[in-house]
Amino acid sequence: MATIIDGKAVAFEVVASVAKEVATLVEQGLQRPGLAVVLVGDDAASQVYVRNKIRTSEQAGITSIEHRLAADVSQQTLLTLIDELNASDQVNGILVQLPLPDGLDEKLILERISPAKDVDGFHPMNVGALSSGLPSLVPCTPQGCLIMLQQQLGDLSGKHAVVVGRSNIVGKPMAALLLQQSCTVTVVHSRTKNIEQLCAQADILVAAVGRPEMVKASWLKEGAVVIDVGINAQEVDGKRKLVGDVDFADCLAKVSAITPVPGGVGPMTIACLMQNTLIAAKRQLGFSGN
Ligand SMILES: Nc1nc2c(c(=O)[nH]1)N[C@@H](CN(C=O)c1ccc(C(=O)N[C@@H](CCC(=O)O)C(=O)O)cc1)CN2
Repeated sequence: MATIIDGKAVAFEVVASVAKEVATLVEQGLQRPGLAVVLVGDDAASQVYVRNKIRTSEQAGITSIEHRLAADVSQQTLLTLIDELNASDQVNGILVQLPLPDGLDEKLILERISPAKDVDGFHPMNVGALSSGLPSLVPCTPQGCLIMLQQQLGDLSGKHAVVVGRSNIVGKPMAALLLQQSCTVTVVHSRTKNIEQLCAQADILVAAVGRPEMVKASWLKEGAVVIDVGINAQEVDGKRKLVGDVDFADCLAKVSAITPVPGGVGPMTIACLMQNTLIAAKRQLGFSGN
């Protein structure tokens, strides 16, 4: 019988452990960690994610500072806000919710965030540090996937992991993290010729392509552990339904463990944002290590 990995429950544990450490910092008279959340425009899904980030910050004891800007805000106004947040003693972590509206240069904006406060781990300095195995702030979604994989499998060394997708936010950092854990890593993408045969070699399969139910049972090795990062909204009988990049019903009988959508990777993304905010705050306070 396959295990359905309960991302909500794991996320709850992660947030509880962050909350405990934050409480200890505050008891010691140190400043409560602060997270600045910047939302530009009115994308409906982004509004939900930002609301959840602010609610989870409260649960973790982290002060959140929300900045909502109109979709037609100028690039300069947004860059000036980031400069102010970089300079603020009250702010330990900064995130700019993606995607940004058309007309804003995402690369330029993400590069303006101080690497020390880049709790999304998207700044090139953090990307470089991760791929070199140096201390860094690690992107939240792949970090969440790694925590669930380690809980499920323990030591990942020697496992063959196939990452489906090569985005900067998930695919590439996921591959770097798995390599750090001594996995044999294959990254497949839209131009890969024999995706199904490569996936069939995977002990671990992480799907992050944004294509509804693309991965089928016939692609999988018996007993694989499958992490589904996809969140694709569909309309079924007039109701909004979320499906992943993995055909969950088809794959369930073949896998040893699998994450559901919703309730798998999504909650872990937000929990790891709390973890990163705590790590950033502690480093700014002069603590060494994590
Ligand atoms: N600055 C960032 N922007 C974006 C990131 C990111 O990590 N940093 N990731 C995604 C969106 N995202 C977080 O921002 C995110 C997506 C989904 C979930 C989640 O909990 N999903 C639920 C379902 C929620 C629903 O009903 O829609 C689930 O899977 O159970 C959390 C965070 C892109 N942008």
